[in-house]
Amino acid sequence: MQQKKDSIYSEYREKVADFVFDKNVVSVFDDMIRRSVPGYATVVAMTKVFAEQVAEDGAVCYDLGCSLGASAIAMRRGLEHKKGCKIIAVDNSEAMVSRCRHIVEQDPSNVKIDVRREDILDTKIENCSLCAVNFTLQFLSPENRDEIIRRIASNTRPGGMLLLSEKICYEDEQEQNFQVKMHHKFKSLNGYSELEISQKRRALENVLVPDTTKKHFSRLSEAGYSQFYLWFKCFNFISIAAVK
Ligand SMILES: C[S@@+](CC[C@H](N)C(=O)[O-])C[C@H]1O[C@@H](n2cnc3c(N)ncnc32)[C@H](O)[C@@H]1O
Ligand SMILES: O=C(O)C(=O)C[C@]1(C(=O)O)C=C[C@@H](O)C=C1
Repeated sequence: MQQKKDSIYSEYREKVADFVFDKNVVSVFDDMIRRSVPGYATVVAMTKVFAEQVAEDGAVCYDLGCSLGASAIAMRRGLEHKKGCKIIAVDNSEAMVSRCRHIVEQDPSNVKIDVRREDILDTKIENCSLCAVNFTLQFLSPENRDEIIRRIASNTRPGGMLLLSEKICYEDEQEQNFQVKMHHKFKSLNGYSELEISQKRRALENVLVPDTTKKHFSRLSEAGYSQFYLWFKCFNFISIAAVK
């Protein structure tokens, strides 16, 4: 994916507005997420492995909060040797969806990806074998998180899987400070200035509200997942595989 370098927060701003997935963010999104989320490329690439493992012929899979379709495309790679599978990829940002459709069209495959502009709170989940929710639940208001996870779980086939990747926070203040410091160091070594890091942090403050790993586990358990495993972790970012 050929994209512009992210310099959105490089100039000093008197007032930093709340972060939104608008045209400007979409135009640099691939570069932004790779330089901001430690392990992003690994988490996305492994979607193929999980898809190959859990999906059978005719499987219906979901990528909720698909952005530019990176997870859906990795998922597609794991479904290519099965028959009649399809992926439903959902995002509520018009700018994301229109670029995502273009990217998906450029990716030849026999696995259909249906890209929908929709709020994931309105997405009908049916007969789900694999659902990826990568770095998206964190943007939903806390009261909607239980509901969406419950809905995914109750419409997932026995043995089906949810891949949930998130930025997290820690109950222990010392650990919270340590992990955030390491995350900021990671961003700084990826070329972001102190100004960029602090302005983006302010922009995300009221928009991205992380949960603890414990909270994610209790939500998954209450939703009806029988197994949930922390399969990836780097600083304050995790990915969980939850099996129904
Ligand atoms: C950090 S990005 C996700 C990255 C993507 N999953 C990937 O692996 O590249 C979060 C995405 O969630 C979308 N989003 C946030 N809230 C949403 C909602 N309620 N319904 C649908 N999409 C939503 C945003 O538009 C954005 O594209
Ligand atoms: O830059 C940060 O600090 C982040 O939290 C990264 C993060 C995310 O986790 O979704 C935030 C917004 C953009 O979508 C890309 C990445």
